[in-house]
Formats: sequence, C-alpha cells, structure tokens
Amino acid sequence: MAPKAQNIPLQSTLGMKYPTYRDLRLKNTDIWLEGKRIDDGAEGLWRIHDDLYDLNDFIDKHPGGAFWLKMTKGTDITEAFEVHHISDSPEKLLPKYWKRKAKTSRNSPFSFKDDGFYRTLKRKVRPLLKDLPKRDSRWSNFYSDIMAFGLFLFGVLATRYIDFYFATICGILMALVTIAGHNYMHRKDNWRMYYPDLSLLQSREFRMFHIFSHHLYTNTIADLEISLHEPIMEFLPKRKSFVHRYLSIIYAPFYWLTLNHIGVIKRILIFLVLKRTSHFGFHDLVSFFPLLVMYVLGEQPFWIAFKMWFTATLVASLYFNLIGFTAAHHHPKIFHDGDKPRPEIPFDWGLGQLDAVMDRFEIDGSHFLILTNFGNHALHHFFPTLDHGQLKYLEPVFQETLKEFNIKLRKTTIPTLMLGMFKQITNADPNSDPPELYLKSQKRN
Ligand code: HEM
Repeated sequence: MAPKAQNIPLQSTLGMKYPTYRDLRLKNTDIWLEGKRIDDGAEGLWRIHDDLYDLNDFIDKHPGGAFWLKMTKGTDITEAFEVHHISDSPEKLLPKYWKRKAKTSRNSPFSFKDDGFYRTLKRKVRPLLKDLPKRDSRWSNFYSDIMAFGLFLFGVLATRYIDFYFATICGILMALVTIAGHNYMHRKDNWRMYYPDLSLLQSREFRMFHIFSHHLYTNTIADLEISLHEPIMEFLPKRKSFVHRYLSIIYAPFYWLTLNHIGVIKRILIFLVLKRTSHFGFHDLVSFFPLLVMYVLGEQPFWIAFKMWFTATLVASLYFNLIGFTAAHHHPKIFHDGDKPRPEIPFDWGLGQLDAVMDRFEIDGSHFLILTNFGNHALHHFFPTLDHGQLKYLEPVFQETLKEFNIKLRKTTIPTLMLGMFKQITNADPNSDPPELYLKSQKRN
C-alpha cells in the first residue's frame, strides 16, 4: 500500500541531501549555486566523480566557453561534464588538472558506469556525429529567425492598427521563439541563446536553472524547475494544503500568464532587498527591444505601443509556460522525488532520465514541432548540445540501446500529459511502484 504523504516530511527518496537554500522564497540560480557549493564537497575546486580538479587555468581555454566553468567553481560538475560532451577528448584532458581526491562521497544518486545505459548509448552515438547533416541545424536557424522576424512584424502591426489579434499572434510567436531559443542555450555562447529574453524570460537565469539543475537532476529535490514554483505549484508528492492541492488547478493558468513578468519583478527585488546585482546586462536590453521597435515603427503614442507589447508578453508567458509545464516531466506515473525509487542507489543517470520523462506521439516526427514544443525530449536530455533537428538520426541507436537494456521509452499523447500535470499537482501520495516497472511495459495511456 502506498505510504500516505500526510505523515511524510519532504525528503529525497533518492537519498540526496536537502539542498541548502532550497526553501528561500527570494532566490535565483546564483544563490542556488551558493547552496550547492556548501553541499557538494568540492572544496572550492571542481568536482567530477570523487576527484577534485583545479580548472582555473582552463576556464578561458574551454572550447565550450568560459561561462560553464566560471559559474560552477566549487561545485560537483559530474553530471554537467558527462552530459555536455559526446567525444572522449574532455575526459582525456582531465588528468592535467587533477588536484586530489574528494573527502566526502558524492551527493547524487546517479552513476556513469562504462557498461551502464548512458555511457553505452553515448559510445554508440559518438561515431554518428561526423555524418550528422548540417542542413537540419540550418533549418532550425531558419525557423527560429523567421519566427523572430514575425514577432516584430506583428508587434508593429498590432501597434499601428491598435489590434489585439495581431498582438496575440506576436505573443504566440514570442513564446515559440523562446522555446526555439532553448535549442541554443546548451552550447557555447551564441546570439540565438538570447531569444528567450524577447518574451521577458531571462536567458541567463533560464540557462542556469534549466541546464545546471533541471537537466541534470530532473524531478529530484535538487530540480530548480520544481522548487522555484513552490509553494504555488507543488509537483513533489508530499504534504500539501487544500489550496495548493486543488485550487492550484484553477490558478495555474493565471500564474503562467504572469510568470515571465514575476521573474523580472523577482530580479528587481533581489537587487533591492538582497543587494545583489542579479547580473543585469545585454540580455535585459533584448527584453525591451520589441517594445522599442513597436514604438518607433508603430507610429502611435508610447502608451499604445506599451499596451500592445504588454499584451503580447502576457500571451507569450501563458503559452510558453503551458507548453513548458506540460511538455514531458509531470504525470503521476513519472518519477518525482518522494516516489519509490529504483531499488539500487546509485543507479545509471540515463535510467534516472527515462524514469522522469514521457515523450509525445504528436510532436516527434516534425522538425518544426520538435523545435517549438520541447520535442524528442528524452534524446534532448541525453544529448543537449546537439541541434533538436539532428536528434532524429540518433533514434536507431537509441532504440537499439533501449532494447539491449530491456527498457522502453514511454510515449504518450499531449492531452494525457496535460491532464497528468494537473493530476500531479493534486497528488500528495508517493507512487509506491519503483519506476522500472513502468519502463518494462509500454502502454498507450
Ligand atoms: C560544468 C561543466 C562543463 C560544461 C557544462 C561544459 C560544456 C561544454 C559545451 C557546451 C561544449 C560545446 C559543445 C558543443 O557545442 O558541441 C563543450 C566543449 C568542450 N569541453 Fe566542456 N564543459 C564542462 C567542463 C569541461 C571540462 C572540465 C573539460 C576538460 C577539462 C571540458 C572540455 C571540453 C572540450 C575539450 C570541448 C570540445 C568539444 C569536445 O571535444 O567535446 N569541458 N563543453
């Protein structure tokens, strides 16, 4: 029988330490990383598995850009390191920077054994890389850029003709461009990674909480894409008040409608209350660029341009968050920390990913839909640095590896996942079946 959540305090069934600063209401990813520095036993260096490395001299030489190493100094980067490199050359470089063994054991339930699922899959993908056609990434660029152009066009038309339909189209395009921008965030710095700023979703924060936290510790107690929304939306199975359990179904859409704006307000508050700079920079200017263009080319007073732009950003926030929250990770049958885990901890990181994801039949198969709906999600988590349009070429080896490990990727429909997300926020009782049971039988839900 399932244990009742009412009696269970929030804790990780995967054995992870409760993240320091997890429950601070006013926090950003910099504060989260400070907590990680306390929890990870990296002793001011960079931790990979049980070894500590001094990468200070490598930060500016890193072919993937300085950002990743600068941000993660003093933390355990095992998952980030394993997942962001497909070739084996980064691993060969490591001995040059080795300092010493870590004193504590790792605060992670995940392993990366050579014969485990993830490294096996990666080895099979490696030789395919050189033959991946470039035209697919060109198509991704084309789709993203044409949508970005479209949002400016409809923004200007909305202002010029004071037309809320045009403003709505502008907002939908803002949301699609934001999701497409996610395709570019996992790589070396590049200008398309700023596309999410166009909808007020701040690319720097998005890049950090999405990549350093959500992608690596999906649906665990350390997943910021869960804790940042608590207590407004509660995804983990635990004690929940009536308001958070049932009324959140009603207020969730209103929350999504203003979530991107709340992010901006939160940053200003962090600046004013906590006296932290919140890293204001170029990306903030990008956020207001559509407003500027709408005002300059719209030939209307500023407040009309502002009204149209603000309407578009509300539509963008609602659409983006509706897709984001219901895309792949929330359904009572998907593992959430607090549910019964796999019997052996640590277990392969790749299996942990499969436990925490369902893909959607309707999306996968279309390059455009994948790019604009977080499609091919499991493969994207496994190989985040690859263009979304290229993931389809990995499908045969992915299927072959799943078969070899006797597991299946769960796929379902968009309505099932949408409904599943709402079921999950009302769900207070941990799932008592370990996730591997679901992976062995694929049912269309
Ligand atoms: C927080 C940890 C790290 C992250 C998130 C990260 C991320 C990345 C990214 C995004 C790329 C570009 C991939 C692409 O566009 O195809 C890259 C490339 C690369 N990184 Fe890192 N990196 C990390 C740590 C390291 C470390 C510790 C080393 C070695 C000491 C390293 C060595 C390399 C090398 C050699 C490349 C060139 C491409 C390759 O051979 O895979 N990285 N990294």
